[in-house]
Amino acid sequence: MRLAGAIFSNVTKMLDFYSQFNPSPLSIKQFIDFGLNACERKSFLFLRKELPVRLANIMKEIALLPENLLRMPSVGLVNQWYERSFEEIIEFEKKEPEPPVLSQFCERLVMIRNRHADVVQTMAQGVLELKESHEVEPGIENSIQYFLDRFYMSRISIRMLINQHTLLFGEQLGARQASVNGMGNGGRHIGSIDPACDVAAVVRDAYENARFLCDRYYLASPELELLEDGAPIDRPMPIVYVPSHLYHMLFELFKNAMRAVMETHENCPPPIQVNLVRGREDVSVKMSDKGGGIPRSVSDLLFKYMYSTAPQPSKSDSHTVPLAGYGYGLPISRLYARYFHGDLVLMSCEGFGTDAVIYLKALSNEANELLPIFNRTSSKFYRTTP
Ligand SMILES: O=C(O)CCCOc1c(F)cc(-c2c(C(=O)NCc3ccc(C(=O)O)cc3)noc2-c2cc(Cl)c(O)cc2O)cc1F
Repeated sequence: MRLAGAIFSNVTKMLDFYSQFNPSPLSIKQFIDFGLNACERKSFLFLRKELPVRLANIMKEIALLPENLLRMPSVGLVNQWYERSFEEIIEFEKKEPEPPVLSQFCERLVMIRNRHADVVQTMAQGVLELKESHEVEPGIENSIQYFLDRFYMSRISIRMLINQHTLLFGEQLGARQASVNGMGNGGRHIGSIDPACDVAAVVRDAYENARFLCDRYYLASPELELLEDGAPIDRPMPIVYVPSHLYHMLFELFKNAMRAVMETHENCPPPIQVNLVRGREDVSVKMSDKGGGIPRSVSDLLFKYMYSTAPQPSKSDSHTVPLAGYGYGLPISRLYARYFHGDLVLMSCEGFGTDAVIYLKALSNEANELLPIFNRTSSKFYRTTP
């Protein structure tokens, strides 16, 4: 057999092997407990199996995609990135967990993370190519929605594992001692997790950044009213969470709320209210605006990848780009909320305004990763969707 053929069949065999295993979900508590006395060797031994398992599971689903989506050039490109990254990680399968191999592994993870940086936009481009090819069969929208939710959730989980390992053991300036003696970031982050993440501070941060864009585009912006249990907040609200995930969700919701408010109020825009509530099970972050709201038929569409895939507004003059513009911001923000068993829900009252609620798990041992698992059921979904 020619070398290329041999390599191909070997990768296929390895894909079949690793896709037999189910991904192993970790809880935020497990990430924290491991990170408090982190051992690079144990992390390496776990990841050199778990990363190929998670990659293989989602690659099997990519292979099941409707033919005409799989044929799109951008989807082919993403597939190549996944195949390449899968091959690069299984090279470590038989290597001894000694220092030179450990640092090579870390470098390899950084390369893989960089290779996959534009996967979201590239897949969106693939959906656009499909829409423009006019080969969208009925029912394909459901398959695409089902697949992309699982595909982007898988990607969030793989990047979480890579970030934890490279932040705890990577060679970034000061990273090593930062994780050992708790220096950097006020001495408490465990990789990308902050055991005392102040929700109020992240809300203010996301608000200020969205407000900057709003002021630049509308020359005005709504005020923020930040409450806890309905009363003005006067203390932090610490939770164990990944600040960058929480920020991503809040920034997206603030952009949408500001756009609705500014589009319906020439002057004196009503404030956006954010109410934080810590229950026994849930921490709830409710963002309420008086931006006129949307009909139920439209609010469902906002989470649809096919609906929100449209040619990007010209980025020529950034001042002309609308505040929110057909990104995948909302569906991906909901995936970040669901990733650790939370949720993001929209409740709009057409003619008045919109409430958006981010639910987070109050207890870190209940904040388990929610991982897509490739199995007969999911594969059936692709064949029999009406
Ligand atoms: O950039 C992205 O990825 C997201 C792009 C998304 O862009 C949107 C956007 F920012 C805001 C709105 C919007 C409107 C609106 O626009 N109301 C006016 C209209 C009334 C009727 C109809 C209709 O019948 O079709 C349409 C709009 N009202 O409330 C919201 C609203 C939406 C969300 Cl998700 C939120 O968290 C807060 C909100 O206040 C709609 C968007 F679509």
